[in-house]
Amino acid sequence: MEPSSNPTPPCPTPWGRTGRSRRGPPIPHRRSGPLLVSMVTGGGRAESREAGRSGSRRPGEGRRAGAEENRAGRCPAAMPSPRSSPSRRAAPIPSPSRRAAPGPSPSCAAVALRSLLAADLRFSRQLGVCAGERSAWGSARPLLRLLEVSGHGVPWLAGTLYGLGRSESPAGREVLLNLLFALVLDLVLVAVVKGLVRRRRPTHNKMDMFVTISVDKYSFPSGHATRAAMVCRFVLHHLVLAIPLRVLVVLWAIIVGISRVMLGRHNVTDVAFGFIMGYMQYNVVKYFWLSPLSAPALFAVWNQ
Ligand SMILES: CC(C)=CCC/C(C)=C/COP(=O)(O)O
Repeated sequence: MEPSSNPTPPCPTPWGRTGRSRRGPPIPHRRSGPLLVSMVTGGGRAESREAGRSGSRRPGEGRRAGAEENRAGRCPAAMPSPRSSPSRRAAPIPSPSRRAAPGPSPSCAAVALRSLLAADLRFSRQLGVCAGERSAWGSARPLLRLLEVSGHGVPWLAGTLYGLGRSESPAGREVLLNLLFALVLDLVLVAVVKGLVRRRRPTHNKMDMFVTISVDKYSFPSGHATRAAMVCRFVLHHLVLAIPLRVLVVLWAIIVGISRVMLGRHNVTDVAFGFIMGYMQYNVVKYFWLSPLSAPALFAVWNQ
């Protein structure tokens, strides 16, 4: 706990304000854990700031936002040096009614993360040009929705199961069985992370997605991005393809990711993290590769 009389000056906030709340008593707040989670989930300052900018801030929110900035703004990097300006040195010790609310002050990393997320929300909104039929690029929406289906779990699972049923070569069956494992693993891991982080989808998203499960109301990470990255690596490793086709596979994965933001389904960070997560998921698949040697029982059943 930080002593409440500590006159540590505020760290400049990402919005160029010092964030010291001038009016009103400090407002009790959650501790830094939930505060960080609310930053990641988009439910904190970044969104209240957007609300303020669009003129929808409710009475009292300004003061609340100021208090939040106050908490977020202080960090050791902003400690006054002995050569600080006289006006800083002469700063009065806050009276009890103007003291900051007690509690741990977020680190500079938290302030940096918060400003990254604020920029993410702003940038993602700008890129959401196909979020609705009446958006700037609304006429391209049907095409992007087609791309959405191409990276969806249902066609990939259905296609893999169909291939497994039809495959007659043991090598083909092995690859397809591992692809099935990879797709299921991806669904489980994405559901776990979405359920833990619970970041809401962008407010401009129209929830008209093809087949979703309950956690798909959350946006972090993008399941399409994880799947696209993982499938891309899988295909490049296990299918013998001509160079133009390999390039096409990589382009498909990248475009699926970008289309998530353009459709307004995701913020940029959801997709960026999704790509990283999908890329790493392939390492897990490689590590636990199912083969007649590592999983003889499974293959014995299959070969009967
Ligand atoms: C129901 C099945 C089998 C998969 C759900 C696939 C899905 C809807 C993922 C969500 O993707 P984003 O997180 O990119 O929106």
